[in-house]
Amino acid sequence: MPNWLLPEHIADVLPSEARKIEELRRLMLDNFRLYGYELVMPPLLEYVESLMTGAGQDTELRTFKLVDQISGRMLGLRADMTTQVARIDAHLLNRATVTRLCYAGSVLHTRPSGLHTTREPLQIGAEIYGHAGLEADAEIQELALASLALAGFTDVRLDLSHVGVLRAILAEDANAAKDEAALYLLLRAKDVPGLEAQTAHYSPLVRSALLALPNLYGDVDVLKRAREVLPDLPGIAKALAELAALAATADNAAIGREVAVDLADLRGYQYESGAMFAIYVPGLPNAVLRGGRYDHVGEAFGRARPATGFSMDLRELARLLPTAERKHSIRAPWGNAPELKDKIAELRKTGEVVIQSLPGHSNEQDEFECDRALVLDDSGSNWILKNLG
Ligand SMILES: N[C@@H](Cc1c[nH]c[nH+]1)C(=O)O
Repeated sequence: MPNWLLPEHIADVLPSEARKIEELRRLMLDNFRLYGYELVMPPLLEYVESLMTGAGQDTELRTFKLVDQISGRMLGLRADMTTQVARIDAHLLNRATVTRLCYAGSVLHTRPSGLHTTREPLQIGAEIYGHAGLEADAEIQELALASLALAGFTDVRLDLSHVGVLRAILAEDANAAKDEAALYLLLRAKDVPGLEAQTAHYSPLVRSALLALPNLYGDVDVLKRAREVLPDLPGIAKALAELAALAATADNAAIGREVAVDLADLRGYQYESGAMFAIYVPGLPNAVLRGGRYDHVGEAFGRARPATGFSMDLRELARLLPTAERKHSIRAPWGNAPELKDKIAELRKTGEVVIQSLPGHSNEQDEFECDRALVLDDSGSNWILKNLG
């Protein structure tokens, strides 16, 4: 086996793709800043216990582990930056008021989440800490949609869900509560036969509610149907009311945005505590962006803070965008003459790409198309631009 082979689901990013990803990253971080989100950069590597704090079983399974040669302790490579940012809010910033934070960086997954998915997503996201009301969730959803729109994705579907529904159902039956992890998996796979088998010994009320969840998806009218078929529990009523309010805020038919509800969509890292959402774009079965409320993660770090946010993978997003057009650029000869150097510097200052041909080479570039050349005029003393036909 050649020793330069990369592991499965790990890849180099080549010039034009890398450029697309980087442009998206800048666009989005600049936009987050316009909403007042401050950039943080958590480390790639932490003690494994700290990475697992407040996170669910999914995170545990997804985290690569290695031994620290300095402390002898187990380290983990981050699989999700959200809990790291929650730690920063809870401990390092220690602010009593609202804090808005954003981030962008590579995360690593032990296994890919889909057939063609990378194990090294470039995660970008934004989080609000310190506000328990739905206004924060609405702002996060608006920012998520605006970020995708900026990247060129306007034809999107926003799916809403709420962990409060499942939690309220499970609280009615101790046996069901014990099986929470297994139920999560069955629900997110919409595995009805599996659910039927799993719920056979639960109380009839809990069993019928759990079996109803996989069918509760569709447009916003699902909320009405959910009120009819789910048990009349305060936790469920509260969750459905929150979803109705968020759906009303997000609904904007004028820009072609579709809002849907899927009460069994509980994918994620299992730290969510309230309303959750996922955004889908045409041509991709998996959500391109996920988010939601996770009020208990800060608590696990010793400081309870309401929290809500979203994140997405820039590599996946960039893959969906058309290849960027090649940038027009200028070819210049090699040389140290001050007039040539000055002319090149002057052009670069105006944003032009100027590529000096090294002696004996022609340029082969993926990203740049040299449509002009810097040449000496007839007098032999002035550098001028000549169009290349
Ligand atoms: N980090 C979560 C999404 C999220 C961000 N903030 C809250 N939830 C994910 O990747 O699924």
